[in-house]
Amino acid sequence: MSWMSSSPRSEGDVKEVVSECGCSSLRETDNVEPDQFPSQANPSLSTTTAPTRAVDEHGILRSSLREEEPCDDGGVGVDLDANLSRNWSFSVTAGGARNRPTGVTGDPDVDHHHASRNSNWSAGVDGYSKTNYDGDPVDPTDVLARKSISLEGLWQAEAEPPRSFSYEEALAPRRSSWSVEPARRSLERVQSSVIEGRRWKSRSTGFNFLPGRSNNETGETFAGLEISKLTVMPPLKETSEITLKPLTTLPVSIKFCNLVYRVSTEEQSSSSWVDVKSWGEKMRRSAQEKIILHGISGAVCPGQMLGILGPSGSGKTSLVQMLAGRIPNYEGTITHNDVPLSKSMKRRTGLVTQDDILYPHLTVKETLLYAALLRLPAEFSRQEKRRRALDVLLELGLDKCQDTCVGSAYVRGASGGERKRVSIGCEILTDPSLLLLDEPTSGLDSTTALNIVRILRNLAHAGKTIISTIHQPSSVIYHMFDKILLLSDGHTLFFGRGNKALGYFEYIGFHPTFATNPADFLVDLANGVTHDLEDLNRESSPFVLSKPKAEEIADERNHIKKLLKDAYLAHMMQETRFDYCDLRPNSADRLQITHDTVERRDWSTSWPEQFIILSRRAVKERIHGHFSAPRILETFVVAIIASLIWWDSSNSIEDQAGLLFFSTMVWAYFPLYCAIYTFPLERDMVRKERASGMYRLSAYFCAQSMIDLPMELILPTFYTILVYWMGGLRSTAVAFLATWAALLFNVLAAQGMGLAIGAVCMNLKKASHLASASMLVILMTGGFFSKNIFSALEWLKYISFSYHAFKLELNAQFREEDVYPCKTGQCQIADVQAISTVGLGGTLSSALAMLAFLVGFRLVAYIALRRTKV
Ligand SMILES: Nc1ncnc2c1ncn2[C@@H]1O[C@H](COP(=O)(O)OP(=O)(O)OP(=O)(O)O)[C@@H](O)[C@H]1O
Repeated sequence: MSWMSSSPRSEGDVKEVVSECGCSSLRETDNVEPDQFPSQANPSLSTTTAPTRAVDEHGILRSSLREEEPCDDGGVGVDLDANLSRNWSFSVTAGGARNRPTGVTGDPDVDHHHASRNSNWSAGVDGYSKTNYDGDPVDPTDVLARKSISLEGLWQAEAEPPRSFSYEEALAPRRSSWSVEPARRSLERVQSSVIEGRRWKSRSTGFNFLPGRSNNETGETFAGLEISKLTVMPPLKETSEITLKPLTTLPVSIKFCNLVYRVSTEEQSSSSWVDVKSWGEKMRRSAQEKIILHGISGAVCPGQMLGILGPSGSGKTSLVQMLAGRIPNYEGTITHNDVPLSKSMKRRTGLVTQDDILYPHLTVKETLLYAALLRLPAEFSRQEKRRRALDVLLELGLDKCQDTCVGSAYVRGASGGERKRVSIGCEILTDPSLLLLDEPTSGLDSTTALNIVRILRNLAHAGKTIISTIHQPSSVIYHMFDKILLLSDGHTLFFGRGNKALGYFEYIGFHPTFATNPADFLVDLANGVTHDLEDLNRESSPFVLSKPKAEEIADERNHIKKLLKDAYLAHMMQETRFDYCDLRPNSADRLQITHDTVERRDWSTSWPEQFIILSRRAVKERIHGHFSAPRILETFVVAIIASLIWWDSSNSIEDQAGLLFFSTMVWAYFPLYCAIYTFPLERDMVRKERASGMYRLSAYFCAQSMIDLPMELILPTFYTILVYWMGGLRSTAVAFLATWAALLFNVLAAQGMGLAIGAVCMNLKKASHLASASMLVILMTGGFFSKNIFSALEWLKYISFSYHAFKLELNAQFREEDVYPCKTGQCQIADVQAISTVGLGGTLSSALAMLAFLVGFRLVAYIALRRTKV
């Protein structure tokens, strides 16, 4: 048998529909008659015709249609379509028991052990690929010696100089990538091999990890024969060709079983540690819980694309968030490669959310660039990261708007479609093993939508696992998905291959009476609406008097939905559960350890790098807020009015003290109110980025705090210069500098307090209430207004940063022994009421207190951020 050939599978039964992932051997126990479900009610929409192959003008073999499940029938074939060849990917697909190489016969499981003892990777390849790409026989020893397989043909076909493509070259860091897809029958065992392989890869020793590596713990060995698909990516070319080069990928199979998601209908969206709920309230709320997802099961394998369809509110977003590990409280199991979601796997998961979470003031290009700098692995040089960002930019057609601000609902910038593409770009930059997208094509025109799904399809071909919710896909897009999950009110109505869906619904009695987009038909069904031209005509006819009432329509729709749910339970549910809910705890434990110890890659970039990149990004993003026209105007107006009111107050000690206290208050109020927004507004962004392991929280926090410092100090400096001289304060450089320094300390302390309040509350409304209350306390205890504070509350002034700032400013202006002319002759300045409350002297202790405030508030903010798990 030629390794290029493959026979399409006979069209399936229910079990095929639900178990095509290669995660079980259900088909062998299959009792359902084949052809029970026709592939499509409407043949014109079918894609199940046999694939035809042709050699194009470049001599490249192309499949006109993707082979239907090449790994499923044990056949060996090339799954190479135009996009793949454009991306220079090459895949050898093998697997199953039927086409075992000569010398390895009998029970497949016995074969594995046999092969593991006696063969290696090249023998495995030899067994499957007896001819190379040009159809010439491959000498097994040649394969073994050169560690190359049949890639020369491809390179020649692409008009590159003939050359041998070695595995070492494929594995060379930064230049190329590879992926291995485990065979159907031993997913978990081969997964171990793949993980081992990563260790070997770092030593650039090639693919030795694949065959015959023994597991030290169990003594079990893994056979090269178990590999069902090998994808080798050539080195990145230096041309400007717009192609996304997939990076190193760990193939990820995701299984989800009986997922149930309950929410309390009164649950608040914000979570912070100041939310204290009484037990009684909690109990009341639990009585009002709502079930969003009712036992959803399924699985998706590497190389596959699952489309989640359903009407609005059917639970698509909830499911995607859950699969991405963003919803912690659910019932059921989700496993990635048969182990629960680990930290390292989370980093390999990309999530494109429905709402674009981006920094509005960064340009499109900057957004992608910073994401590339933070997310791409350390093996990439800065230049390569930049290039990758530009590749993505071009691939997504964002070059025209690359210098436009991303924008938001409040900031004018890129269009909604462009923003969505930027969100997708940020995720596909790193080539995640598992990519989840929530309505990536919503708001896009059909061509752009198709383009995006094509990109996703290419990523799937390169070994990624793609799961996407999708709204109103065209029939072309619909057929680009390998599997479809149809949801209705949180229930599954269908799970399986898209081209089997119409057949399935026809089998249970629902079929379109006219040619229609299958996606529309499915979503209508999920809404309880059946397609019947006669009904449609009757409903819209003005001559029909007895139209059904709204309640009758609703009842009918609910009835249809119930029928569909029951049909799913009767025909599909059992198989799905059997297939995807098989969690083997022992192996899972073992692999969990492997994931967390061997495979963990902590951070793509070092802490200092993260700090620098985040600082730069923060400057670009926040400079607009700090130096916005209203803020500058506000400062200018306050400074001018204050200068005029306290114009040349050198004759009045009380006035001078008043001016100083007023300045302290102004520069506590402004920074405090600006800072309370920092963390609540960025919470979603930070949560998203941290979930994908972009940076440490400490690096983010330090960058935010450090960047704010100089920016927060410019406007107060401007204010001090204006007010100090116009107000007639002490005209020496030392006094000016000391007053200025005290005011800056005050600003930084107030800013720290604002950050802490924002981080503790994580809710703008609560934060602004708390900030107002705090400001009032600071005002009262600042020492200017009341001389005799109630003794039990006297300590309050010591924890008021304004008290210390005011004291420092007074000390900059006056000395304890200073006197001024009064009615009785010479009076002590320290006895003036506005000064005596605070007193002169104690400069050092006040300076230290300010320093403690400055650091302490930031520490509180950091701890609060950690506690709220942003
Ligand atoms: N935290 C929550 N509290 C209350 N109801 C919720 C919560 N989360 C989701 N829901 C409800 O669950 C249902 C499913 O929501 P979900 O966002 O998953 O739907 P969807 O299919 O993605 O909808 P759309 O296509 O409109 O985005 C909706 O009715 C929604 O109101």
